[in-house]
Amino acid sequence: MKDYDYIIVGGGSSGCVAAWRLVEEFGARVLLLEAGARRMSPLMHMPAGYMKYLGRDTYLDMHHMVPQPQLDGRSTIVPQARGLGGGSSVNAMVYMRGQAADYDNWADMLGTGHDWSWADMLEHFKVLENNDHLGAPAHGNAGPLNVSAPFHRCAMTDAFVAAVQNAGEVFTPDFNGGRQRGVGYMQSTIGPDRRRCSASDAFLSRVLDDPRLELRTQTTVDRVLVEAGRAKGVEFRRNGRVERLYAGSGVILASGTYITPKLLMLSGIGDADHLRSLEIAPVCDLPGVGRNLQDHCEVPVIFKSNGRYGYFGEDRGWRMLRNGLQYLLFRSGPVTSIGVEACAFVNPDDAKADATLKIYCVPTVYVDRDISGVEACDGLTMTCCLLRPRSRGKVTLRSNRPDDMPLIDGGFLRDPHDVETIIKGLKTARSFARQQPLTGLLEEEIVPGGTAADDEALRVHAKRMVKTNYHPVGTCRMGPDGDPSAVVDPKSMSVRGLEGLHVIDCSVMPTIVSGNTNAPAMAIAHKAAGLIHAAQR
Ligand SMILES: Cc1cc2nc3c(=O)[nH]c(=O)nc-3n(C[C@H](O)[C@H](O)[C@H](O)COP(=O)(O)OP(=O)(O)OC[C@H]3O[C@@H](n4cnc5c(N)ncnc54)[C@H](O)[C@@H]3O)c2cc1C
Repeated sequence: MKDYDYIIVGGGSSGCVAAWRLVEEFGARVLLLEAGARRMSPLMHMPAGYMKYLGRDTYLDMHHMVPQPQLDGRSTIVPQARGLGGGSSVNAMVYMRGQAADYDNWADMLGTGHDWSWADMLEHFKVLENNDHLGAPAHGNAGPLNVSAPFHRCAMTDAFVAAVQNAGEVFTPDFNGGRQRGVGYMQSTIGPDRRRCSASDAFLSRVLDDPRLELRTQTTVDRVLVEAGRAKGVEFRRNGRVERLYAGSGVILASGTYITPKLLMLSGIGDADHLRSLEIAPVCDLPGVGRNLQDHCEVPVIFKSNGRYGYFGEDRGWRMLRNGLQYLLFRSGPVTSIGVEACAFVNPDDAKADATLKIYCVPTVYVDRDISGVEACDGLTMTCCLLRPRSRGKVTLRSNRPDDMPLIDGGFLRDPHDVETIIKGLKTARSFARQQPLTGLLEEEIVPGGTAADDEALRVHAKRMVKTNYHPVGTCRMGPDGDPSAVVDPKSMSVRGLEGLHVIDCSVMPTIVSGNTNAPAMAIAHKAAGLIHAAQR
């Protein structure tokens, strides 16, 4: 048997960062187990390439939510990455940290003083980052993670940015300095070589040849092995064989917001009644496991344009060949774009306050897979995304069989306040479309369409079209001592009530941040690796 200090379950955004830090900085011996493949198609390394796979299950597990009564029974798809690098290898590469207040609220909630505050987390963001155009005090320029300004912008994006300013919002040159209000261009995790910079590219690649790291891909962990209140190792499947491996210092779960609670529950850690109902013997009664699911959900307003200003059709026929060739020869053109280059952070209730909504500018027609009847054409989709939804969902087990996907109740728009905020967002997006220069490019609103004039029609539209922005968090949330629904101790990242078992992925967020979740996942993992190492000494 080999000697490992830690077994990390999941080689995604958080798992890659933790493996790198534990091995390189702390000299730990780490086994990293990843369910997906080590390599992905060359297309996935090109910034625009991920779009080809967004609707397929090649690198994504397509979870279907349980039918949502508040959405008239809709069962929307909530994908999760499968493959080395996890979400960072399949995502849209937007680099967005969130608002300072998100993290300061965590510090207040957790009662940890400075720890988990914006000032504290900023140091972790910075040390990971290699920003190509911004520096101190908010950015780092010497870290492994390449972060860049857009290399290519289409005419529709620039028109959106100008129109939103004409509507009264300020231009914001950097959304990552703690305040997001205003309109501007988004940064993304793309390198100077115009290739995706995943957590695997940035971090794991640095220790792949280190003998202290062992990586096993296409290896699916089924449960954590707990003996006398301590996690000793994991049981996993590889090539159809069930095996067990053990680690001296602990097991670290980084398998994402949907699968980390699933693994805990399959291991007997969770709500004891739920576990018993599925004939799983409870090891640790932790009712918070799988609760507190939060996600950024979004609803579109779509306009047809009067010309070719965006990306519709750029991925087909001779245009695709031209764009591909331009990318391969010159590393320029539409393939260097992630397809969504700008956004506006707005607050329809208050012209000055921090944003409550993010409105993305997607310069084409973009709806979820389960929506039919929307004409694909040259156009603009403005998706209104709730930054701090009040609705909560949950993850539970479907059965005690590891092969079964968990039951995901996303709860989108369950809280009436979320519906009302989205309606205000839709009206705000429409007001942007009435501003020059955007209005000069747009022909007609095709979704929901001019007939959806009043709040009730927008409410119906929101329920029909709401989809994930791919940012699930919170199902193993950190919480202070004495909080009965807390799952993870914010001082050591230990699962409460057990020794040697840690969680470090997006599931630990107590509340969702106002930014996209890849950058926070990596910063959390960097901090978590330090806390876990410190707790060992
Ligand atoms: C389509 C899509 C687009 C997105 N776009 C953006 C964006 O533009 N910007 C942004 O900031 N965020 C984006 N996100 C979200 C972001 O990528 C995730 O929040 C982040 O990657 C989550 O990190 P994580 O470590 O918590 O989980 P993940 O990165 O999902 O890692 C979990 C890993 O665990 C592995 N795993 C799961 N089960 C097991 C098991 N049983 N055994 C072993 N391994 C297992 C998975 O294969 C995966 O590699 C997007 C996500 C998706 C899916």
